[in-house]
Amino acid sequence: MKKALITGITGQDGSYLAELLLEKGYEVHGIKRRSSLFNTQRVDHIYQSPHVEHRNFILHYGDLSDSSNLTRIIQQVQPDEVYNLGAQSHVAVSFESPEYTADVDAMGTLRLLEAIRLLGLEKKTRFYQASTSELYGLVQETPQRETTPFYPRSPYAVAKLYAYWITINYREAYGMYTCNGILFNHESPRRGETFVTRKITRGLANIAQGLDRCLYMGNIDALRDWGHAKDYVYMQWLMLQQEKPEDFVIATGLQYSVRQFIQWTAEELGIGLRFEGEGVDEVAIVDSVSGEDAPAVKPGDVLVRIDPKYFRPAEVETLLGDASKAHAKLGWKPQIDTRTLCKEMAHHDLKEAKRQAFLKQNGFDCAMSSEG
Ligand SMILES: C[C@H]1O[C@H](OP(=O)(O)OP(=O)(O)OC[C@H]2O[C@@H](n3cnc4c(=O)[nH]c(N)nc43)[C@H](O)[C@@H]2O)[C@@H](O)[C@@H](O)C1=O
Repeated sequence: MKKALITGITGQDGSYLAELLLEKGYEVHGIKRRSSLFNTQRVDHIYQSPHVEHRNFILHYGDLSDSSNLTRIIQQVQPDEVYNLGAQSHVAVSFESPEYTADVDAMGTLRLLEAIRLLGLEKKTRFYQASTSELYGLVQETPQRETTPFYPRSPYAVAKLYAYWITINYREAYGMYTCNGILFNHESPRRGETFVTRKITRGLANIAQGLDRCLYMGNIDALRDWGHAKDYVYMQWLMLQQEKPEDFVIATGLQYSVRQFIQWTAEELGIGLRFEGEGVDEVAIVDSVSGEDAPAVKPGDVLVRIDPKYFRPAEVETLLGDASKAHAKLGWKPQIDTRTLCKEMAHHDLKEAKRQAFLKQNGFDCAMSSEG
């Protein structure tokens, strides 16, 4: 039975990857940060109590900022595969906590690689690094592929640039099987609430159900290549099953604006929207309402406004990936397109908003937030 260790197992990708590896018969170990609150909602359905015999899903307390703890966990688990998905992954937050971001995202990667090496596991343990399209930042070529020069635009991207190169360095210096998946944005109903797609689906579903009035957004002109996280974690696994370690771009090859994602989400809720005005004065106004999913919305309502507090000090305006290497060498192609992804997310969040609205009508108070 193969053993995998996943950092960031409580996150979107970690939870999908854990499901995939369990299906494939792995013993899955995950590292989760200690917190006074439970933060395991995304893996609760696969959780096994420590008292179950022959467990194949095991969580360890740990932190990418603590090398002694990482070394101890790796020594104990002796993993065949390590997936480094843990990170401070919010680009806007990285401008507010640049040092923490560097420590976890850059140094955390080094700590893991060094632990594998010092424990003498460099021939046994394969290593996947969650690299990112944010490395391309101020894009030097379109579409972006494995050979496109990087130009990071945030403390997050700069930290991930270090992680990208240290992963390659350990491959070249020590002959370790290490690789980078350069993943473009990937989303799902499990996406964190402060990333733009989820903020939109959750925000508009809440408005539709009368739990909120208006959604405040940043730069809605930004263009992204959005895929489904489920498709992308399969590729993470595939990258570690090859003869030779290599780096791959993972993307859909299509890009859309944040504004388009708002429009699609509204459509799913039966709301026709039109955008008016420019820059910080742009608003989205309700044109029509159909169906029964948006009882709290009427024509003329302003559903979306711009709040400059969500602008980033340096923005990544456009990202578009070319995953033809992954297609040619690994036969990988995304199965779920962006429009279908949006539909799944919108209906997931609508269901939750309906549940919250029901609770509210019946006297239970619920706090909603669309910060992010
Ligand atoms: C691949 C990459 O993918 C993600 O990074 P991201 O692209 O920054 O993701 P996001 O969903 O926060 O923003 C997407 C775009 O949307 C714009 N935008 C407008 N208005 C709001 C807004 O109100 N909130 C947010 N969050 N973004 C907004 C924002 O300015 C940006 O242009 C992370 O997983 C990262 O870890 C990663 O590696």
